[in-house]
Amino acid sequence: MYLLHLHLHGLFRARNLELGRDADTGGQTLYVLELVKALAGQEDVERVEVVTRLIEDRRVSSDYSRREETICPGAQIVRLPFGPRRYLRKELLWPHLDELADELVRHICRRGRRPHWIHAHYADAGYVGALVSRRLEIPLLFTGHSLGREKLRRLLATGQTRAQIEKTYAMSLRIDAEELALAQSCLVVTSTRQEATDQYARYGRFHPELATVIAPGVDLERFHPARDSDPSFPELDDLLGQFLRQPQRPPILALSRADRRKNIPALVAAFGSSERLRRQGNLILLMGSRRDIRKADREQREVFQQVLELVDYHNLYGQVAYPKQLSSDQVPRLYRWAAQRGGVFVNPALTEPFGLTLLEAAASGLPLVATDDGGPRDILSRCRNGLLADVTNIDQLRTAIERLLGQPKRWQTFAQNGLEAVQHHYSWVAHARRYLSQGADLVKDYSLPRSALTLAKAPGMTARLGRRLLYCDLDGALAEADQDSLQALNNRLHATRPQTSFGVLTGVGPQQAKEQLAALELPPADVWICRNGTDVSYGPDQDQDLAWRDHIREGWDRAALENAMAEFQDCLTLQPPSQQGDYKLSYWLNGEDLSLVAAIRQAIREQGLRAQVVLVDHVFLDLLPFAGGRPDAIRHVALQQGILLEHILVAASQHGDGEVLRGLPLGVVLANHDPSLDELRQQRSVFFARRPQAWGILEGMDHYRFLSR
Ligand SMILES: O=c1ccn([C@@H]2O[C@H](COP(=O)(O)OP(=O)(O)O[C@H]3O[C@H](CO)[C@@H](O)[C@H](O)[C@H]3O)[C@@H](O)[C@H]2O)c(=O)[nH]1
Ligand SMILES: O=P(O)(O)OC[C@H]1O[C@](O)(CO)[C@@H](O)[C@@H]1O
Repeated sequence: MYLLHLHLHGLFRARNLELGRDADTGGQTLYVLELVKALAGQEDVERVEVVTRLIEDRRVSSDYSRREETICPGAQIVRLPFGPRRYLRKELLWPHLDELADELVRHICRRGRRPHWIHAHYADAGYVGALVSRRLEIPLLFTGHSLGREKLRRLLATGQTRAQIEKTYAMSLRIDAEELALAQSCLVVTSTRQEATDQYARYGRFHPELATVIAPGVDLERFHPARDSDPSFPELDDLLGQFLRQPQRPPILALSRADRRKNIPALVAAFGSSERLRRQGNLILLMGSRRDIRKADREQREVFQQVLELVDYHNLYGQVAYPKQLSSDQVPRLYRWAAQRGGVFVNPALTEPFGLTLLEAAASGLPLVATDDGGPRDILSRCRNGLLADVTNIDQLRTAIERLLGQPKRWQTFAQNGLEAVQHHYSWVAHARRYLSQGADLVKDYSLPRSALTLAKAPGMTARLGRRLLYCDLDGALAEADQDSLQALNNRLHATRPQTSFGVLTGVGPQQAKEQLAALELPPADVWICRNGTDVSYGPDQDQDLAWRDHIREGWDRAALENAMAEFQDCLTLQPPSQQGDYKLSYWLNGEDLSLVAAIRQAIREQGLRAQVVLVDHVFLDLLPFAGGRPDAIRHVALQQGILLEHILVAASQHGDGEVLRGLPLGVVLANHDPSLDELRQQRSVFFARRPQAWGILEGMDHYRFLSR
């Protein structure tokens, strides 16, 4: 089997992960690396790839700029470039993900074979995985690791406003991406039942029957109790001794990224307000690795500031340690150091989707107190190695820790339970076996892809297009164009036929498009992408692309969609039959209202209907198949005809055309464009022409030296 995993953010390499270095390099990074190593060790897996982002940035190791890196025999990291090369935090990757989807299709085509499935990890990979899955007809697996709706819920509960959360975390983009990934996935892999029943259940596109619970593992070679009777930890004694007056006291240990969701200040407040804990123990906080707090991300700075303020307020000096960093080798030793001193591990997160650190503590013989929100509920019910607490209640958190510290019998029982549980329930090899058997069933059921992946013509394909392709929309680019510009455009195209082909992108049907083009005295198009992407045909006879029709029809239920739209009849007017299509249900919006569009999307999601909602020119509202939009149609034609996306130039001017300007194709925005397109000025491969309509197209062709590509 050939498996492809998508893990896009943070710093990912084969060895010596920099866990905790920033908010994006943590549990998911470790989970993906351990999963892929375990899969590569399975006999029927010949190749596993982890596709991640190519980073060239002096601020991080050059390891992340290597295009390929072997993890172990059969497992490889493939780094693809998308967006700028410098290291970006995950919230800034959204504008560049369409480019990655195009690069990934190219990577798979170069390999010449589809992976058995793509497994996307987190919302960003879920977005890319969904696009590539439907474009190449490859099954998609999805694991959210941390879900936007959960994070939104808990951050709102702490009093943050939706606007603040949106600004910091691009939360609506993330949640839309998670819904898209869930709509496209045929299997959702979660770590606990609680995730499926409570966390994913908040998503309209989630179907519980598509979820499978496969507990992650923990590397028992790295995480284990102290092996000799009285091990010494000189390096930790030195490191922590500089903070602690009595380093032998039982430590209360927290270990997480310095992220608001991890709620570390609450633990400091609980410790500081407990006369008993302050008398008996020390507080040890490992909050990622840092060099200079002043240069850390804003969120990390806020966390550190709150911690330091609380340490000072409670005057915890001499009994709290917050080392700047620990190497990946020292982390397992820190758990053992804490266990040897009869300590307690605490996970105070506002919500913890799963919690790999709980397994690490259990494997080290360290009892724990964990948040009762999220995966820890399932973990503790299995491991029986600690206590749950409502971490939004400082007294409850404090009491739970007090009940564990200084209770040697209970401590010993929990330590022993944890050690036994991880041996039996949390192994990556067991995970890999169960994962493959679930996946194999899925692939067996998956209807084998119809469109040929190779770049040869699909069956029934008669057209043969040139090596470069210009797409114009009829309305914005040509309809009002003056005769000279149309003549000039026509001459330019004519002079470079047949290498240059001409395509039409329009919302109307093929017949109407043909008439409009003839009225402009332009030659028939070589390719017609009509009805907003749901109808593709070729040449003057408009030979329909039947492979495209077959590709988009899956799951389309026009009647059910019309019923669902009935509740919006006061604000929608059905367009006339001439504007409708087999796979296009079109309305006029009575007055642009984006909250209405969001409500329509929500209604379609809640009724489990498989359609995308596209608003063009502020009033034309189209319901289309998921796979049927213009971006996918453009890529379908390119793939079938063997045209590089960089040899495609798309002219755009209307509201709603942003979707055809994303990714690798070249874009030219005409001077007569809708103001909504101004937000694309920073986007790569989008050129803003100074002249309108056909003159602007000619400008775009010159700007890109299009005819010499
Ligand atoms: O300074 C640090 C901080 C963390 N870690 C390691 O980073 C990982 C953190 O994993 P986890 O505790 O699971 O938290 P997250 O980083 O938030 O991971 C996300 O993804 C994980 C895998 O799906 C889930 O278990 C979590 O709930 C989810 O929040 C663990 O191996 C830690 O040992 C370090 O090595 N050093
Ligand atoms: O807190 P958030 O925004 O949900 O992100 C969780 C982060 O933790 C990680 O585990 C770090 O690897 C990733 O899942 C993600 O970058």
